[in-house]
Amino acid sequence: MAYEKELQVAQLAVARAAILTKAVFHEKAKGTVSKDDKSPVTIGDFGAQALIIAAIKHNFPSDEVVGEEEASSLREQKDLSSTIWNLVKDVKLDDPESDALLGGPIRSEAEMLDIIDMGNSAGGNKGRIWALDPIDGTKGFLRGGQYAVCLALIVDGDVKVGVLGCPNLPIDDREPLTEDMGAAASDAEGKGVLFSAVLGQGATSQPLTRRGASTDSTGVRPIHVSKISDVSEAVMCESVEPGHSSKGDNALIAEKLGITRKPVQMDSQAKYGSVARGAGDLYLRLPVRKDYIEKIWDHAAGDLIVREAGGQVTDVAGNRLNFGLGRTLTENKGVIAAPANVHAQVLKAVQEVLNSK
Ligand SMILES: Nc1ncnc2c1ncn2[C@@H]1O[C@H](COP(=O)(O)OS(=O)(=O)O)[C@@H](OP(=O)(O)O)[C@H]1O
Ligand SMILES: [Mg+2]
Repeated sequence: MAYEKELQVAQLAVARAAILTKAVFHEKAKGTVSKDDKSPVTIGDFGAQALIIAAIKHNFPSDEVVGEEEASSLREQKDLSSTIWNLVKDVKLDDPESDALLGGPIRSEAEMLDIIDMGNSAGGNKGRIWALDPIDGTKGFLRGGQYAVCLALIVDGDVKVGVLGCPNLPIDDREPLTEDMGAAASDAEGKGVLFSAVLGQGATSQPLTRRGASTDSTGVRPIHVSKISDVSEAVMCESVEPGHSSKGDNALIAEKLGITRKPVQMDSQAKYGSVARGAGDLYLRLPVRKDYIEKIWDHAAGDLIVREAGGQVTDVAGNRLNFGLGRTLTENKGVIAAPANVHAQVLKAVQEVLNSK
């Protein structure tokens, strides 16, 4: 099957990076990482980016990476850099065979910094380019709520493989979303899901942990968007941060569509995963600031996973997201993800609300 190895590498790399992010969160909880509230994000972001790029470059040396982070600031903060290195050097998957597939450990702190800087591709519509968000939903991560480790392979401008590791979402696809989904999630059993898709091959979910190249594939389930026919019954997912997506517009659109349920707020591409598995029905992200341009790493994996699960993803003009224009989605404003059968109806309501402003 096409992109089999890419999918396997992406899944294992995301799973390994998610282990690091969880370790950082637990260190933070113990107070050993830093008293500075922001540093757990920095540590997790840089560490996860290093681990994932190392795995990509080991398996596909000539591929490029568009990564959210670059290491120049880190090179000047020796203490932070060595804290990250101390975590990164010890992170392993349960299964040695899978670790070996990812290329074994990074050899030194200096090499780690160089690897982080390999995420500097300009993007574009030629060749093989991975889009990486090591910790998407940084605010959710800090809170112990929803965040995602996101990786997608874009070939000649088209997303071919997408993987989302969501450590704080329930494993069970049928578990309904709750209003406090975005608040601190317990780290209890039953949490941590990996969403994956390959273009033309459908979308799946599986537990994020206890998996490896040598284990069988039990736990891998095909996922589908909800079978909603009456859009007034929809559960809408939206950002937590009011600055990232317009809550006021969402409320007006919901009213127009007759939706009475309160929206579920959660950070990160966990929203795309939730729509893809039918736990939520719609994801609306309407621009707050006209000048904000969305980043490809915030959408590439989620876009493919929702589409392969039977959904449609467009901007507010009804156009597909264009991942072939560089590091940002320069031609798109806003995002509407919905089951294919109701997408046009939702888009119409979105446009009516935006045009009436
Ligand atoms: N002004 C504005 N408008 C839209 N989007 C923005 C804006 N500013 C930032 N970002 C990006 O939003 C990413 C997080 O989006 P979420 O939907 O997860 O956010 S949240 O629930 O609103 O926090 C977030 O990703 P992370 O930085 O990885 O968390 C940013 O890339
Ligand atoms: Mg992000």
